[in-house]
Amino acid sequence: MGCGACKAIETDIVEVNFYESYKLGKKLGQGTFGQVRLAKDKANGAELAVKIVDVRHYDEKTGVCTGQISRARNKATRDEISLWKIICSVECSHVVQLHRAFSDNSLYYMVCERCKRSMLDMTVDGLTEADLSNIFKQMALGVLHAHTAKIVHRDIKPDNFLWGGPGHDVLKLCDFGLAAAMPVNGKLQGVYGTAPYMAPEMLLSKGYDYLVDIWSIGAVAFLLSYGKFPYSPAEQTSAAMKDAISRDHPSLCFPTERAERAPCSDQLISFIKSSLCRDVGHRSSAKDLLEHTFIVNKQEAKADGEDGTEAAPQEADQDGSPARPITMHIRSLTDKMMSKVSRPSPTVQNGIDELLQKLFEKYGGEPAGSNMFFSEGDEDKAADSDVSPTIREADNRIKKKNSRRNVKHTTHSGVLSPQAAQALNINTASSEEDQEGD
Ligand SMILES: Nc1ncnc2c1ncn2[C@@H]1O[C@H](COP(=O)(O)OP(=O)(O)OP(=O)(O)O)[C@@H](O)[C@H]1O
Repeated sequence: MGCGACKAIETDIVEVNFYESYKLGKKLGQGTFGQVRLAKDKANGAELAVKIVDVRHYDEKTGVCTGQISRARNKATRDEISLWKIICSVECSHVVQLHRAFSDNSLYYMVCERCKRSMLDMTVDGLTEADLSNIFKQMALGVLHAHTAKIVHRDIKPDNFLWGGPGHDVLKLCDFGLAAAMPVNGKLQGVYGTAPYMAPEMLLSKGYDYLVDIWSIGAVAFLLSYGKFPYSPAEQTSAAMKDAISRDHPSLCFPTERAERAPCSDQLISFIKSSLCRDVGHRSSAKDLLEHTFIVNKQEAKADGEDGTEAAPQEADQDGSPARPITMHIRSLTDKMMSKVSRPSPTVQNGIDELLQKLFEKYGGEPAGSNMFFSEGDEDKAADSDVSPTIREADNRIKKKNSRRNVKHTTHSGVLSPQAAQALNINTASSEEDQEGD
């Protein structure tokens, strides 16, 4: 099963086979039940990305694909597409644009705008407050766009913002897999997302709305500013984190110094406090965040060529060792908090690769054994010669890091090779409950 021609999942999106219109390229990233690959539009050569989600059921114990369709994942994927489509019905440069979607019963294909790096890969050490203000502004713009479409994202975290656009300097919101439409009456229920960024009202089963996304923006702002999560329970597990957020224990406090020992302005502290506000009635909206003095003043100062902020000093630690690069520290914190079920499973990835190869041979018009995955090759190098030294520096860092991690096909972080996943003893079983994404 699973080798039928791709049908349009929404009649107004597309009517033809995915392989008729696109050529599949190298892997850019992977998720729990899917992967993201380069895709080339055969009509005009445009380079895009395609998010492929496997909706087949994998046996929990053996990890073997049973060939059945997981009804829960099938529904969740259809919901993701329809909400993403609603969000993209009005264009916004701070949201990854969905172009078309296909389904062949086993796999869904979401053809979208291609981005370059994830947020943390581009976030270099020694950020000034103007840099932080720029990042938070772009995050708030993406989230405001979703909220204007009456959709709550529910999984705001650094991994779900990608740098894209012609200069790779526009931050774009992606992954609407846990998003929900806000009901006309009443509140949303249920626990979704990733523990360190979850809002207290969600965990306390009080019913919640758009403001859970604002809390999560605050948690990201806290992480980038201070180099730690707002709540840091002794045990760094998802359960301990949820417990600390629910009980406000150990309670939330706002340091006056940023990570790397740079001073933290009152405006920055006020910005973080206005989003990480436990009292929902006093928490800012996305629009309020965009009007906050930390966003407005820092951006105005930057436009005037006097961003008024200092680069964070690279001081030595008390024992004389060099300060630990803050982004490396943040990445290791976020990796630790990734629960086992949300890590990419090698079994699922192999299952998808095998099926893609079969489909390529059947519909791509190529003989068996041909290499289906094109890569950017020199095209990308040429494009990269236009980018700034900071971006090139970030790329080199990512390549180095990936070669250490044995990641062959990506310049994005948060991606584990099958070998790395096995080394970490990752559960390859999959279950219907995986939909929570926590
Ligand atoms: N449009 C894109 N352009 C380039 N790379 C992308 C794009 N979208 C996603 N990626 C890469 O693929 C990875 C997985 O994407 P995404 O988070 O959407 O998948 P997912 O299956 O929903 O993941 P998860 O199961 O972890 O939620 C991202 O972390 C990113 O590195």
